[in-house]
Amino acid sequence: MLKKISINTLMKWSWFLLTLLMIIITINYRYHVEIPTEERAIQKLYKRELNALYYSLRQTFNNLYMMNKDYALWDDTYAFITDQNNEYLISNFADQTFINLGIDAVFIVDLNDNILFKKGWDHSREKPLEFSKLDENGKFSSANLLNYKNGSDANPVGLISTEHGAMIFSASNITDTDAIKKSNGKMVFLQRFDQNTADILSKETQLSLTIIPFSPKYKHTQKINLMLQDKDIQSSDNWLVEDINQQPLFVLNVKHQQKYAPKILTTEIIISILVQVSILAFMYLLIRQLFLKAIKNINSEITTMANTKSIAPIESHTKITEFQFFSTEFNHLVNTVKHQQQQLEKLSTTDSLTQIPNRMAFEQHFAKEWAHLQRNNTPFAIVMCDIDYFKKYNDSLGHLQGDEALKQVAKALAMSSRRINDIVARYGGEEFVILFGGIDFAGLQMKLNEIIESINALNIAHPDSDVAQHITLSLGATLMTPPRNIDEQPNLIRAMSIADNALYLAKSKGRNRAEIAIDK
Ligand SMILES: Nc1nc2c(ncn2[C@@H]2O[C@H](COP(=O)(O)OP(=O)(O)OP(=O)(O)O)[C@@H](O)[C@H]2O)c(=O)[nH]1
Repeated sequence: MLKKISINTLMKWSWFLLTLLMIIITINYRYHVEIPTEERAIQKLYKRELNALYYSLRQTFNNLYMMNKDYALWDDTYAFITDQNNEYLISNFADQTFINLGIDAVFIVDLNDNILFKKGWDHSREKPLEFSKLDENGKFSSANLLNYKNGSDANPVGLISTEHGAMIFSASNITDTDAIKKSNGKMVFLQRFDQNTADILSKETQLSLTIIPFSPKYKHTQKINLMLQDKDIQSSDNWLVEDINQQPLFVLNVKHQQKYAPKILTTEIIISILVQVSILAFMYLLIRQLFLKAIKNINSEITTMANTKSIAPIESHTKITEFQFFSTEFNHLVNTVKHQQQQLEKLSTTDSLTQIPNRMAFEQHFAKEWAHLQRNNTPFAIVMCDIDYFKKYNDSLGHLQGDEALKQVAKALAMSSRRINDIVARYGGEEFVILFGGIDFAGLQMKLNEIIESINALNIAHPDSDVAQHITLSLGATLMTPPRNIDEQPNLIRAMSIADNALYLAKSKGRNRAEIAIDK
């Protein structure tokens, strides 16, 4: 069972849960949809960059290979192996040749691996460079490279380790220009592969490439394999580069320019969440303003009605149609109840036979008038009226005729009080009571005479009266002035009792007359 809960609390919870839900959905969408898409795009870009590196590297190797092959497939070179003509060397391997070709060393080797010519060039110092490690007493030390694939025609190209660092190595079979004759030696070109080479490759590929010397800690680094990328490529990767004999040479650090680490909370996501939270907050405030305020106002009006025990139409306005409908229907109900209340009040304070106020209405009126009379210290009179020998009238003419007579007398008495604060009421049976406010003794006498005359003037035949042949009235009045002490309560019983005594006196003096008793 739910505890009691206010709409406001319910709305606050709804707002909180909606906000939470919206944040969860946004972050989930980012995590499961956006980030994987971005990651796929960046992987594609990385792969493209690595492919570019592969082609640039191939191009670098290929350039050396092409130059090397060009020199190896040449009649002059072929002839040099047999005649070792010095002129061939002077004209083809001067210092300038190394500078022009961008190579660092040349070896010419015969079929027995004897070095017929070797020359290295230090480009930075601009002087010859020794390659003693490759020369083992006149024989090419890495002979296995020259007999690559068991002396086939293959021209090995790759990287080797030298005392001057890693170098690209290309060894081509020497033969005639038309490549018809059998090879009689090998032409070897070497070209440094150092940070400068990496920098040139960097420019071509947009990658940042750094050569790191090999050390045992890189033993388990992946071997460079730029074409087969099925693993996730990191924004910075280390590749182990091996020489042509599959010995570790150096580590190539490849950094992709676009560093990308997808974040869950980007500025856009934060802005989007803030916008959504603001929209929800706005909706909450709007509903609160329209809906909750309307409920609160109606609730407060109904509570006031319950506390004051009086119903009234709902006055607060609302823009919500259902509440408007509720207010309209409620107000209809209030009007009906009020009308019924008025009817009831009228019924309870009106004498059903004569349609003039009854005794209760007289007592309520007197209580209200008392304050007014007391405030102004105004004298007032209470007059008791009694139809003479009415029992006999009923007995001789019947009850219905008696009712008719009562109605006529009531009407005539009602005419006697013309002031708004005066009241004529049926006190019970054939007795009536009148309150005259602001009246003096002479005025009262005049009023009483007028009443007697007006009843006589009705000339309602009374066959059994001892006073006259028509209906007559006996009147007993008292003239009073309210006490000055405003705290003193009205004493209607006392006033009535004095008036009643006066009435008794009037009757005893022969009826159809009035007597006034002054309250001392
Ligand atoms: N027709 C009719 N008669 C009523 C009504 N109320 C009271 N009466 C009658 O009024 C009569 C009053 O009688 P009494 O109290 O003896 O007074 P009375 O006959 O007028 O005698 P006095 O007052 O001494 O002159 C009774 O017979 C009541 O039945 C009424 O509403 N209709």
